[in-house]
Amino acid sequence: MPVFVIYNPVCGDGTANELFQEHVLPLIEKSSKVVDKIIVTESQGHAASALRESFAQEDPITVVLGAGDGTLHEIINAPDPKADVSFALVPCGTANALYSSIFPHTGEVDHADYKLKSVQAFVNDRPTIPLTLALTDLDAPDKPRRSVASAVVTSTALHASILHDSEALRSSVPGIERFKVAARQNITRWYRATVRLHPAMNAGRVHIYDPAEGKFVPHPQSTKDAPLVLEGPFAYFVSTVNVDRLEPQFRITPLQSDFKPTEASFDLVVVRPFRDPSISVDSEGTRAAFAPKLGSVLQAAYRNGAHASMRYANDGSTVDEGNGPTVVEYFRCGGWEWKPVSDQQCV
Ligand SMILES: Nc1ncnc2c1ncn2[C@@H]1O[C@H](COP(=O)(O)OP(=O)(O)OP(=O)(O)O)[C@@H](O)[C@H]1O
Repeated sequence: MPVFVIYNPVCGDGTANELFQEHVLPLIEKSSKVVDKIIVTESQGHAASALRESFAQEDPITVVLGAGDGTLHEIINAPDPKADVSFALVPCGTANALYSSIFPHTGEVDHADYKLKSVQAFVNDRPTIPLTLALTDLDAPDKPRRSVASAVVTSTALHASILHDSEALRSSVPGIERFKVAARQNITRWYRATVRLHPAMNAGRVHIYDPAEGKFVPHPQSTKDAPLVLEGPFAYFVSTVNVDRLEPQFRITPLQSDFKPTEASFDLVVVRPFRDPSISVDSEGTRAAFAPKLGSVLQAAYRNGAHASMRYANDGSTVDEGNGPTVVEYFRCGGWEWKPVSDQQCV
């Protein structure tokens, strides 16, 4: 099977070249595997365009990929649905969500030993793990309709704003700190939309995590015949496939690994401010009052995904126990539709 080595020399802390020369390539050379081509990416989109030539071949290929989730995303969206690609991942990006979900680690993640786990598995012919791909149709006014495949995350609301704004901070705020800066810039925004959730194929109904039971249960309003409708405003809306975390310690969808899905489905984490018993109107004041509560949800995700069980007390404060409404609605579903109110994505 042809083997391509691709790495992005500028992603993460910019050390991919050193890591490949000193560790990755020597490890492959010592094995029975033969590298057919080495591609050092020169610009955005280069990894996908370089591989597209090889997609013309019918053979399956292996890509040893030294990059982050962004370059992986570009390759997955290189247009050839027949392509049969296996990856050996080397986590060189900033967040490395997929790698750190497959190889969770609470200690130092900058060690070469830790970064070589997937390549070790490849050279030792260990079995591959199939990935679930989420397909999103984007249909915005005045823009051509398009489809995007994702192997990690699809989001709207705060998380999408963080990804958008953190790109501009890439050079000024290195590392995962830039996601925190972008979060602070956007945390008082709410988003108006109507959401429809569809069940996974075999589940029949949309499921929701019940912290009292400690498991997913069918959502009481979900039926086999109609989607489950959620009205906004929304503060947070993140769905993942394959991953239980978006950074090494940020376990935003912890049930992806605690209760592994048995079929292709999304884990969806939603925060709707009107579930807070102390909030009933959308105003500048209530958004400011809600921001620290959303902040505490994100902090709890760093505490091994503790946000999945957070609840409101009667006064609207957030607590780890009790029987008030859950702060987060944690769904497992087969698909979702996000329809912005009045064609405005953000309010
Ligand atoms: N030589 C290059 N110069 C500039 N940008 C590049 C180059 N090579 C690749 N890129 C682009 O860099 C972007 C970010 O890359 P990547 O996802 O690998 O790392 P990251 O964003 O640091 O990590 P993560 O996605 O894990 O947060 C991608 O859009 C990719 O196309």
